[in-house]
Amino acid sequence: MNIAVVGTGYVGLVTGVTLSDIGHNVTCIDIDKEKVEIMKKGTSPLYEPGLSELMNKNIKQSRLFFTTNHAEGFANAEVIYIAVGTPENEDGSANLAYVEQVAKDIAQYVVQDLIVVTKSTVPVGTNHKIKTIITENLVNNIKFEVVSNPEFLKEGSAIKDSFEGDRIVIGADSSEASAIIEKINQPFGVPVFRTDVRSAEMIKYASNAFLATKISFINEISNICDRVEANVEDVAKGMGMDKRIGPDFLKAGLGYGGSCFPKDTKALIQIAGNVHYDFQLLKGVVNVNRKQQRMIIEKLLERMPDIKGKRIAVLGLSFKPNTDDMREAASIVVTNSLIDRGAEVIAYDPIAMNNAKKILAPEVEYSTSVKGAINESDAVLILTEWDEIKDIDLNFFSEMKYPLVVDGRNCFDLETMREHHIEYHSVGRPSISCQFEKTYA
Ligand SMILES: NC(=O)c1ccc[n+]([C@@H]2O[C@H](COP(=O)([O-])OP(=O)(O)OC[C@H]3O[C@@H](n4cnc5c(N)ncnc54)[C@H](O)[C@@H]3O)[C@@H](O)[C@H]2O)c1
Ligand SMILES: O=c1ccn([C@@H]2O[C@H](COP(=O)(O)OP(=O)(O)O[C@H]3O[C@H](CO)[C@@H](O)[C@H](O)[C@H]3O)[C@@H](O)[C@H]2O)c(=O)[nH]1
Repeated sequence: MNIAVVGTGYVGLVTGVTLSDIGHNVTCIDIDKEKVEIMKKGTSPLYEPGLSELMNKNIKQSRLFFTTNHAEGFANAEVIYIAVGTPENEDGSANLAYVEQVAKDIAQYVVQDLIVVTKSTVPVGTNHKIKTIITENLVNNIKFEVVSNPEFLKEGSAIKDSFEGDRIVIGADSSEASAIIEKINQPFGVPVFRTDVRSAEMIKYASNAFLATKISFINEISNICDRVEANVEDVAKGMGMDKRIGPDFLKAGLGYGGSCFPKDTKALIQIAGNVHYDFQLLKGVVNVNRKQQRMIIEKLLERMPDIKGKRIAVLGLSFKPNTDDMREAASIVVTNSLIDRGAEVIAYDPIAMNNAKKILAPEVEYSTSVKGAINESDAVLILTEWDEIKDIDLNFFSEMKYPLVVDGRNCFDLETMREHHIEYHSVGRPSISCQFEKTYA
């Protein structure tokens, strides 16, 4: 099939690269000239394990192309995927400006019958709106169908998720269009679930909201564990052994960040509100998450009530490991709060520091190594569970004047920290107290 993919963020680029890898001819279109130039050379503009290799392979085999020109990209397209952003409006609703612009671009430039597939996460009813926009603006006399095909990939494991996903959801009003999209995806070997357009749109929001609910739930349990001296990791393990609950997404920590859960939970609250339904449970999930990101500061202040002038090392800045994405990362809230309280912040991340520099407060200093960040710091905060941080030489902590580590991601074994004489506070697990009996005030 000849396919065009509009938008080359995570979703568009991974969609384009993987569709070309299973044998389709794919042209990826983006309005960002600089990005397109980089991609033409086979370089991924985002950090994603395995993506550059797969890009290069398919560029070399002349199955994958990049352009800024919609007319050129659409010239032979039998299917066009929409994969542009749907960011958050100020009121939490999804901003559909980019999607609507692509619908207008399609109406203007398509020259043959085709299927339009929406990969972007869009509120229920948007695909019908896309159909209306294209119909009202069509320049050439062609026939088209619109199909919803929400994306479920996770950043950091996007390629694996494409080839080993749990399901591909295809929502269509036309069974013919649905069958064509199923056939396109067949080589992935992932189970396909076919439904109507509105249900497919809802499946995406409901899935993200449910996963976010699991995370906020276990975070609430972890806060209770802290107070009753239970261990949330064992609690999650014991819960997850029940097949009805399942072990995934029960990792307590600093709450969820990233480009999807924060905006999609708020958008679903808006979608419900638009039909006069008060989604109380999801509002609770969002509020719990907001509080959870600040929990690490509270734990630090319990041991070090005055952090003014103190040097605090912050390890891990991206919203989760294996990505350089800083969108809605806990590090934004945490470093701002440290700086507001007059602390000096020395930060380290294996991959995300360039992106962090564009987003975090200018007062944040950066170290080129974990050791450099810890060196001479008064306390260490851990915000992202990168392997490099989990594998740290614990003597780096022991060598601090008073080794105080507050870990928002439970990176270390309690017994090992005790053996190394490190004062260690983590999430929903008993604290390892300080051998020096020191108060840091
Ligand atoms: N990031 C994820 O992990 C993920 C996973 C599943 C679903 N989603 C959803 O997929 C959508 C895309 O997310 P993302 O993070 O990949 O997006 P992004 O915002 O990172 O990138 C969007 C890209 O689209 C380009 N663009 C905007 N308007 C354009 C136009 N008219 N023509 C061509 N290009 C245009 C931008 O230049 C940008 O490169 C969102 O709706 C998101 O909610 C994202
Ligand atoms: O048990 C867990 C699992 C995740 N998280 C946090 O939740 C956030 C999101 O993590 P993850 O879901 O792995 O990353 P995303 O790349 O944002 O992927 C989510 O959002 C995408 C965009 O919609 C969906 O496609 C994916 O299915 C969905 O998992 C991160 O801050 C994680 O630290 C936890 O705190 N505990």
